[in-house]
Amino acid sequence: MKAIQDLYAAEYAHCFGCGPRNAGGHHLKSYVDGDRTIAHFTAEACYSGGVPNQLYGGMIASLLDCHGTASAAAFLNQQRGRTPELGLPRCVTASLRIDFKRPAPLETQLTITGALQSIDRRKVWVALHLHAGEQLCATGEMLAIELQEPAQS
Ligand SMILES: CCCCCCCCCCCC(=O)SCCNC(=O)CCNC(=O)[C@H](O)C(C)(C)COP(=O)(O)OP(=O)(O)OC[C@H]1O[C@@H](n2cnc3c(N)ncnc32)[C@H](O)[C@@H]1OP(=O)(O)O
Repeated sequence: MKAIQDLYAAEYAHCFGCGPRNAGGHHLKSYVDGDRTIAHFTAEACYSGGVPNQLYGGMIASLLDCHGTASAAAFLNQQRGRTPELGLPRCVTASLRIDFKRPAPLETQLTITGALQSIDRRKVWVALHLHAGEQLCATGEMLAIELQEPAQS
């Protein structure tokens, strides 16, 4: 199965967190998994938050950011009855609230999931969770907005 990010058009594929065309980026891959979305990521030791074996919060935000916008694009497509292979809406983060519940470990596989909360035209609200094994480390609430096509001149 292709990752949602692997279906982004070339001009939208350079995101630092998840763009397949960004050679120096993190290449997060998000997948549709039934009625939710899922991604896995293992952070290298250099992404320390300063406390031993504690992941930097900015990296957690990055993971939720990229997984959330990918999820929003997939959920919009599902609502419209389209398959991703026909193209994805272009969604960006308008707001992202994060609660850091427990330290997320380094060099350990993390699981990020997304669930649709609601859709109102271009606005998509996504609930996000980041786990290390059974441990819930962070939750997020995202409002993603579908970019409008540029006006034709
Ligand atoms: C192929 C896939 C590729 C996808 C490629 C994606 C790559 C991955 C991206 C990773 C995620 C990122 O880091 S993205 C980068 C970080 N995000 C950004 O830079 C976004 C910067 N902001 C913007 O560009 C803009 O504010 C937009 C596009 C989000 C919205 O601007 P707009 O298009 O002019 O729309 P606007 O009229 O302002 O707002 C539309 C509706 O949303 C509401 N709204 C707007 N912002 C907010 C907000 N913060 N909180 C609440 N509500 C808001 C408005 O009230 C309005 O509601 P109503 O009146 O309609 O009810």
